[in-house]
Amino acid sequence: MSYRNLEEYNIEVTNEVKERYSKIIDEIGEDTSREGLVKTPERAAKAMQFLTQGYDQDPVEILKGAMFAESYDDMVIIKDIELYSLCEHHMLPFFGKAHVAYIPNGHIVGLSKIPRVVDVFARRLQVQERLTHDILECLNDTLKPKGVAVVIEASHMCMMMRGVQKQNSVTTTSGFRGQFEKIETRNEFLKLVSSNLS
Ligand SMILES: Nc1nc2c(ncn2[C@@H]2O[C@H](COP(=O)(O)OP(=O)(O)OP(=O)(O)O)[C@@H](O)[C@H]2O)c(=O)[nH]1
Ligand SMILES: [Zn+2]
Repeated sequence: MSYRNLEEYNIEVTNEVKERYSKIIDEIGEDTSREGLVKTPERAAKAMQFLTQGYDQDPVEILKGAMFAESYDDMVIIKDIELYSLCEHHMLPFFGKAHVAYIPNGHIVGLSKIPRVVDVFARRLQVQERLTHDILECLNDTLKPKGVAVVIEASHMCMMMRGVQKQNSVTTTSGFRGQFEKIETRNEFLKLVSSNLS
Protein backbone atom coordinates (compact mmCIF):
# COMPACT_ATOMS: atom_id res chain seq x y z
CA MET A 1 0.00 0.00 0.00
CA SER A 2 1.53 3.30 -1.00
CA TYR A 3 1.68 6.38 1.16
CA ARG A 4 -1.03 8.90 0.49
CA ASN A 5 -0.22 11.89 -1.61
CA LEU A 6 -2.26 15.06 -1.56
CA GLU A 7 -4.55 14.01 -4.44
CA GLU A 8 -5.70 10.98 -2.49
CA TYR A 9 -7.08 12.77 0.57
CA ASN A 10 -10.80 12.30 0.99
CA ILE A 11 -12.31 15.71 0.21
CA GLU A 12 -15.34 15.25 2.48
CA VAL A 13 -13.20 14.20 5.45
CA THR A 14 -10.75 17.02 4.77
CA ASN A 15 -13.56 19.59 4.73
CA GLU A 16 -15.17 18.24 7.93
CA VAL A 17 -11.89 18.07 9.86
CA LYS A 18 -10.79 21.45 8.47
CA GLU A 19 -13.89 23.13 9.93
CA ARG A 20 -13.14 21.64 13.33
CA TYR A 21 -9.47 22.71 13.28
CA SER A 22 -10.60 26.19 12.32
CA LYS A 23 -12.83 26.25 15.41
CA ILE A 24 -9.96 25.03 17.62
CA ILE A 25 -7.62 27.74 16.28
CA ASP A 26 -10.31 30.31 16.93
CA GLU A 27 -10.98 28.96 20.47
CA ILE A 28 -7.30 29.26 21.49
CA GLY A 29 -7.50 32.96 20.67
CA GLU A 30 -5.81 33.01 17.29
CA ASP A 31 -6.91 34.90 14.21
CA THR A 32 -7.91 32.29 11.61
CA SER A 33 -7.81 34.93 8.88
CA ARG A 34 -4.20 35.98 9.28
CA GLU A 35 -1.95 35.03 6.40
CA GLY A 36 0.05 32.27 8.08
CA LEU A 37 -3.07 30.55 9.35
CA VAL A 38 -5.43 30.76 6.38
CA LYS A 39 -4.48 27.37 5.02
CA THR A 40 -3.60 25.81 8.39
CA PRO A 41 -6.95 24.06 9.05
CA GLU A 42 -6.71 22.30 5.68
CA ARG A 43 -3.05 21.39 6.19
CA ALA A 44 -3.79 20.06 9.67
CA ALA A 45 -6.76 18.05 8.35
CA LYS A 46 -4.53 16.45 5.75
CA ALA A 47 -1.74 15.84 8.25
CA MET A 48 -4.19 14.11 10.58
CA GLN A 49 -5.40 11.88 7.73
CA PHE A 50 -1.79 11.03 6.88
CA LEU A 51 -0.98 10.18 10.49
CA THR A 52 -4.02 7.92 10.81
CA GLN A 53 -3.94 6.29 7.37
CA GLY A 54 -3.31 2.92 9.01
CA TYR A 55 -7.05 2.48 9.55
CA ASP A 56 -7.51 2.17 5.77
CA GLN A 57 -4.70 -0.32 5.23
CA ASP A 58 -4.74 -4.08 5.50
CA PRO A 59 -1.51 -5.49 7.01
CA VAL A 60 -2.46 -9.08 6.14
CA GLU A 61 -2.76 -8.14 2.47
CA ILE A 62 0.66 -6.45 2.65
CA LEU A 63 2.30 -9.58 4.08
CA LYS A 64 0.48 -12.09 1.89
CA GLY A 65 1.53 -10.21 -1.23
CA ALA A 66 5.20 -11.09 -0.60
CA MET A 67 5.47 -14.49 1.04
CA PHE A 68 7.90 -16.88 -0.59
CA ALA A 69 8.43 -20.59 0.04
CA GLU A 70 11.93 -20.99 1.48
CA SER A 71 13.53 -23.49 3.80
CA TYR A 72 15.60 -20.93 5.79
CA ASP A 73 14.66 -21.50 9.38
CA ASP A 74 17.01 -19.32 11.39
CA MET A 75 16.21 -15.98 12.97
CA VAL A 76 15.49 -12.99 10.69
CA ILE A 77 15.85 -9.64 12.46
CA ILE A 78 14.89 -6.21 11.18
CA LYS A 79 16.02 -3.75 13.78
CA ASP A 80 15.90 0.02 14.24
CA ILE A 81 12.67 0.48 12.28
CA GLU A 82 11.76 4.09 13.02
CA LEU A 83 8.15 4.65 13.96
CA TYR A 84 5.88 7.60 14.61
CA SER A 85 2.52 7.11 16.26
CA LEU A 86 -0.09 9.12 18.14
CA CYS A 87 -0.94 8.38 21.75
CA GLU A 88 -4.63 7.82 22.07
CA HIS A 89 -4.85 9.72 25.36
CA HIS A 90 -3.53 13.09 24.21
CA MET A 91 -3.24 12.66 20.44
CA LEU A 92 0.38 13.73 20.75
CA PRO A 93 3.17 11.86 18.99
CA PHE A 94 5.20 9.06 20.41
CA PHE A 95 8.17 7.95 18.37
CA GLY A 96 11.12 5.62 18.47
CA LYS A 97 12.26 2.32 17.08
CA ALA A 98 10.81 -1.13 16.58
CA HIS A 99 12.94 -4.28 16.47
CA VAL A 100 11.20 -7.23 14.88
CA ALA A 101 12.32 -10.82 14.42
CA TYR A 102 10.75 -14.02 13.20
CA ILE A 103 11.84 -17.59 12.61
CA PRO A 104 10.40 -18.77 9.26
CA ASN A 105 8.33 -21.89 9.01
CA GLY A 106 8.55 -22.77 5.31
CA HIS A 107 7.96 -19.18 4.17
CA ILE A 108 9.95 -15.98 4.30
CA VAL A 109 8.40 -12.54 3.76
CA GLY A 110 9.69 -9.61 1.72
CA LEU A 111 11.81 -7.60 4.14
CA SER A 112 10.19 -4.24 3.41
CA LYS A 113 6.81 -5.63 4.41
CA ILE A 114 7.78 -5.74 8.08
CA PRO A 115 8.36 -1.94 8.38
CA ARG A 116 5.18 -1.45 6.33
CA VAL A 117 3.23 -3.47 8.88
CA VAL A 118 4.81 -1.44 11.69
CA ASP A 119 3.61 1.74 9.94
CA VAL A 120 0.07 0.40 9.39
CA PHE A 121 -0.39 -0.11 13.12
CA ALA A 122 1.61 2.98 14.16
CA ARG A 123 -0.52 5.28 12.00
CA ARG A 124 -3.52 4.98 14.25
CA LEU A 125 -4.40 6.25 17.73
CA GLN A 126 -2.41 3.87 19.89
CA VAL A 127 -0.85 3.00 23.19
CA GLN A 128 2.63 1.55 22.90
CA GLU A 129 1.61 -1.75 24.48
CA ARG A 130 -1.20 -2.37 21.97
CA LEU A 131 0.99 -1.28 19.06
CA THR A 132 3.55 -3.89 20.13
CA HIS A 133 0.93 -6.64 20.33
CA ASP A 134 -0.83 -5.62 17.10
CA ILE A 135 2.44 -6.09 15.18
CA LEU A 136 3.27 -9.30 17.03
CA GLU A 137 -0.12 -10.96 16.53
CA CYS A 138 -0.41 -9.91 12.91
CA LEU A 139 2.97 -11.45 12.04
CA ASN A 140 2.22 -14.54 14.09
CA ASP A 141 -1.22 -15.13 12.55
CA THR A 142 -0.22 -14.36 8.96
CA LEU A 143 3.30 -15.79 8.61
CA LYS A 144 2.63 -18.63 11.05
CA PRO A 145 6.35 -18.62 11.88
CA LYS A 146 8.15 -20.78 14.40
CA GLY A 147 8.51 -17.68 16.51
CA VAL A 148 8.11 -13.89 16.44
CA ALA A 149 9.48 -11.12 18.63
CA VAL A 150 8.75 -7.40 18.78
CA VAL A 151 10.49 -4.79 20.93
CA ILE A 152 9.56 -1.11 20.79
CA GLU A 153 11.54 1.69 22.42
CA ALA A 154 9.74 5.03 22.32
CA SER A 155 9.57 8.55 23.71
CA HIS A 156 6.17 10.09 24.35
CA MET A 157 5.66 13.79 23.64
CA CYS A 158 2.80 13.83 26.16
CA MET A 159 5.41 13.08 28.82
CA MET A 160 7.92 15.59 27.40
CA MET A 161 6.11 18.73 26.25
CA ARG A 162 3.48 18.66 28.98
CA GLY A 163 2.38 16.62 31.99
CA VAL A 164 5.30 15.10 33.86
CA GLN A 165 7.82 16.81 31.49
CA LYS A 166 10.51 14.13 31.48
CA GLN A 167 12.77 14.66 28.46
CA ASN A 168 14.91 11.55 28.60
CA SER A 169 12.66 8.71 29.65
CA VAL A 170 12.26 5.90 27.13
CA THR A 171 9.52 3.28 27.34
CA THR A 172 10.33 -0.26 26.24
CA THR A 173 7.61 -2.78 25.43
CA SER A 174 8.06 -6.29 24.11
CA GLY A 175 6.20 -9.38 23.04
CA PHE A 176 7.40 -12.89 22.22
CA ARG A 177 5.65 -15.85 20.66
CA GLY A 178 6.67 -19.41 19.82
CA GLN A 179 10.40 -20.17 20.02
CA PHE A 180 11.11 -16.67 21.39
CA GLU A 181 9.32 -17.73 24.57
CA LYS A 182 12.43 -19.86 25.24
CA ILE A 183 14.96 -17.83 27.19
CA GLU A 184 17.98 -18.78 24.98
CA THR A 185 16.26 -17.70 21.75
CA ARG A 186 14.97 -14.52 23.33
CA ASN A 187 18.44 -13.70 24.67
CA GLU A 188 20.04 -14.32 21.26
CA PHE A 189 17.52 -11.87 19.72
CA LEU A 190 18.09 -9.24 22.41
CA LYS A 191 21.86 -9.62 22.05
CA LEU A 192 21.70 -9.16 18.28
CA VAL A 193 19.38 -6.16 18.62
CA SER A 194 21.76 -4.42 21.01
CA SER A 195 24.85 -5.25 18.94
CA ASN A 196 26.12 -3.19 16.03
CA LEU A 197 27.08 -6.32 14.11
CA SER A 198 23.65 -7.75 13.30
N1 LIG B 1 0.40 2.69 29.22
C1 LIG B 1 0.49 3.74 28.38
N2 LIG B 1 0.20 4.95 28.84
C2 LIG B 1 0.33 5.97 27.98
C3 LIG B 1 0.74 5.84 26.65
N3 LIG B 1 0.76 7.08 26.09
C4 LIG B 1 0.37 7.94 27.06
N4 LIG B 1 0.09 7.27 28.20
C5 LIG B 1 -0.34 7.72 29.53
O1 LIG B 1 -1.73 7.86 29.59
C6 LIG B 1 -2.02 8.41 30.88
C7 LIG B 1 -3.30 9.18 30.87
O2 LIG B 1 -3.50 9.50 32.21
P1 LIG B 1 -4.57 10.59 32.73
O3 LIG B 1 -4.32 10.80 34.20
O4 LIG B 1 -5.94 10.18 32.28
O5 LIG B 1 -4.18 11.87 31.87
P2 LIG B 1 -3.38 13.16 32.30
O6 LIG B 1 -4.08 13.87 33.42
O7 LIG B 1 -3.16 13.97 31.06
O8 LIG B 1 -2.01 12.55 32.85
P3 LIG B 1 -0.54 13.14 32.88
O9 LIG B 1 0.12 12.81 31.57
O10 LIG B 1 0.13 12.43 34.02
O11 LIG B 1 -0.65 14.64 33.08
C8 LIG B 1 -0.78 9.18 31.25
O12 LIG B 1 -0.19 8.54 32.37
C9 LIG B 1 0.15 9.04 30.01
O13 LIG B 1 1.52 9.00 30.37
C10 LIG B 1 1.04 4.53 26.20
O14 LIG B 1 1.40 4.30 25.05
N5 LIG B 1 0.90 3.53 27.11
ZN1 LIG C 1 -0.30 10.71 25.74
